[in-house]
Amino acid sequence: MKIALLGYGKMGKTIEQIAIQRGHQIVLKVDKDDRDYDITKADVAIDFSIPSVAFSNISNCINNQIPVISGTTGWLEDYNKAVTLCKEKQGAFIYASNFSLGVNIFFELNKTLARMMSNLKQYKVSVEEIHHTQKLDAPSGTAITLANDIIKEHSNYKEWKLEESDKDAINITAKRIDDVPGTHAITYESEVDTITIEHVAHNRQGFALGAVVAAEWIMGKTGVFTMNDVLNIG
Ligand SMILES: NC(=O)c1ccc[n+]([C@@H]2O[C@H](COP(=O)([O-])OP(=O)(O)OC[C@H]3O[C@@H](n4cnc5c(N)ncnc54)[C@H](O)[C@@H]3O)[C@@H](O)[C@H]2O)c1
Ligand SMILES: O=C(O)C1=N[C@H](C(=O)O)CCC1
Repeated sequence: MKIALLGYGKMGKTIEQIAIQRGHQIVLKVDKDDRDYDITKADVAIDFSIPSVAFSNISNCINNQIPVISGTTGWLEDYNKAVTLCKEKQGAFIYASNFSLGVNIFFELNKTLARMMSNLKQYKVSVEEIHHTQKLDAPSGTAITLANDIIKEHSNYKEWKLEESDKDAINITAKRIDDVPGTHAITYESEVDTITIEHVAHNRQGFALGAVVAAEWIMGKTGVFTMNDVLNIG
């Protein structure tokens, strides 16, 4: 495949390595100062940029009939607009807050655990995420997915809050430490015990491999998809 990288930072560079190992070609690398590029040179685009430009990068791909995979977090207020545009133009689009296989398994564990805990009112749930200090958004996209999935499955919670102690909400704590690639933990706490499930990324390879696999999978398809479609889980 001929791949366009929209965002050539930490993730763009890791994706480049993995894409080449899997026999693909990088035909375009777009970063902050690049303006007049021709996206139609690519078969597929992979966007790992910054929150303020993700929607315009994605729209440009859809408007030019280029399938697009986006892992950029912190732009979800425009997600429904991207879905509508994709349907109108019969494009192909996947957004995932986390492309790693391990986290997508963790998402399923989180939903199952939330269903099991739903009637056990003595436990209070919380979410913690830890990332490197360069991260622009908080809470992480992955923490938002985890909290929203708990809300869908658990009868006690209707909303999440960042860095607040609210007994009726899922409290999310976001920590920023050195070079941490991404750690997420869900904790249920009662007076007598604590249950924690945790995912720890050791590096960015898992995120990057998932994004390349999603790009391979989307070729020849039209529609709006998720990583559950790609991995056939959930
Ligand atoms: N979904 C996942 O699995 C996953 C995994 C890791 C990171 N992320 C997300 O991906 C994004 C990128 O992460 P990163 O660690 O590579 O960040 P990074 O800061 O290393 O890279 C972002 C790059 O985007 C560039 N950029 C700025 N304006 C741009 C524009 N107009 N067009 C294209 N590029 C532009 C920046 O110059 C930078 O090089 C973040 O939102 C992060 O949260 C998601
Ligand atoms: O490094 C980042 O930034 C990450 N962002 C994603 C998120 O916000 O959940 C995924 C993990 C790494």
